[in-house]
Amino acid sequence: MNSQIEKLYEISKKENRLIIGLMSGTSLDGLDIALCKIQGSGFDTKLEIVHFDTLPYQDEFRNYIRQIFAKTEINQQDFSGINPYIALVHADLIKKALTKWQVSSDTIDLIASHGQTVYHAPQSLTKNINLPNSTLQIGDGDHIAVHTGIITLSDFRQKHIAAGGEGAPLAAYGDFLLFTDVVENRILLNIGGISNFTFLPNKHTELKAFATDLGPGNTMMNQYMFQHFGREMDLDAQIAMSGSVNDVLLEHLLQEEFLELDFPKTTGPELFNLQYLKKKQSSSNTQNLSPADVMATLNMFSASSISNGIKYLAQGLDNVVVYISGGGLHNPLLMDNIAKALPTIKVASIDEIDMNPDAKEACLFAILANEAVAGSPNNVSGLKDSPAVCMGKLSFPH
Ligand SMILES: Nc1ncnc2c1ncn2[C@@H]1O[C@H](COP(=O)(O)OP(=O)(O)OP(=O)(O)O)[C@@H](O)[C@H]1O
Ligand SMILES: CC(=O)N[C@H]1[C@@H]2OC[C@@H](O2)[C@@H](O)[C@@H]1O[C@H](C)C(=O)O
Repeated sequence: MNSQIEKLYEISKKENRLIIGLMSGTSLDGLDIALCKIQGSGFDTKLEIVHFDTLPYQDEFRNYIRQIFAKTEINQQDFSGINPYIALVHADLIKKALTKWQVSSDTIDLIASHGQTVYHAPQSLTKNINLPNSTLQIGDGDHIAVHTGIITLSDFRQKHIAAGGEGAPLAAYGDFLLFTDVVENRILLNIGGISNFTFLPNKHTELKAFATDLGPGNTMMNQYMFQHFGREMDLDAQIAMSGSVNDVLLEHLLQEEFLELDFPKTTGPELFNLQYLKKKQSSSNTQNLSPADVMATLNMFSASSISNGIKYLAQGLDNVVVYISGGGLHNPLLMDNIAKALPTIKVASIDEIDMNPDAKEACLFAILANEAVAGSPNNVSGLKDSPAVCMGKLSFPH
């Protein structure tokens, strides 16, 4: 037997696995690296975060990604090179993290690499029925495996699409296994570039768990901050807090077909971007707003699209608690706007149920890898609108 297959077989039989989960999101701040100790599989899964860090990207990295991210026209030669380039940067960051934590790479069982999303194209967005749903994450898994010496699973989203999904959100799988509760009807809201939630009905109802995107999270605010202030984000909402919401622009921003579609649905910065803002400013005749007022309005736009989705889901349900993760949790105005729009629903950080809000997405990919080697599609057959599959492609170091 190939020794790598034998090693994988041994890993699949272990009581505990050490898995590095990686997430590189749309905000391009850095690579989230979660070293997880995972016991069991399915509903018996127990996850402990042994170490977590976000290691920052350099400007060169950000610039390469910006050349291609969510763009319909790109330079193919550069694109071809950026795929292994990302993987090499990620492998280097993993090695740096292991050195910092004083952990030997020999002790790590698997890497679960999300890669960098460069384009998300469900048919609902492209309106092209001749081409299937598609999504593209790059940062080649073979390069990561060879350069770290660790068996790597990557490119998780393709199986989801092959089996009938849109390739996102995948959070449902890990959320379902880790956080389903006996009494609470939980909404696990993640506010990254795009906002999405997983609905986890309590174990006694007939309802089924599912996940969906909601609309913009931080992405439009970040893009506007970069264009008008040369900054990566509106740190602590300082700019948005100095402006006022323009109700006419807000109303126009909220007029979008995607926001009216039934759950589940997925989207990306391919739709929610500065061109979208420009179009809405022009239709609402609000081109002359100050940048601070635009930021206040964008902040409220994200909060409204999130709270509208939650209100729609929560109607008629008791004991609903929203647990928030992702960078949006650190934006005080966004949190305030969401809480004010949901006066009758308990809203808390996911910290309250023992998960680090910044590490959650990276951990969820570690769970997917764990299921791929030691679980079964049956473990996730209770999810609504998500195919019961194990995901991730395998790369051996040699
Ligand atoms: N102190 C802060 N003040 C305001 N916004 C913040 C703060 N800290 C983080 N954010 C926002 O959170 C973003 C990072 O969030 P996160 O890391 O969850 O996104 P991501 O992983 O890139 O996105 P995605 O989930 O879409 O892949 C930042 O770009 C910023 O917009
Ligand atoms: C295509 C893609 O990368 N989608 C991301 C993005 O970031 C948030 C939202 O849009 C979500 O659909 C997804 O990520 C999370 C981890 C998911 O799949 O659940």
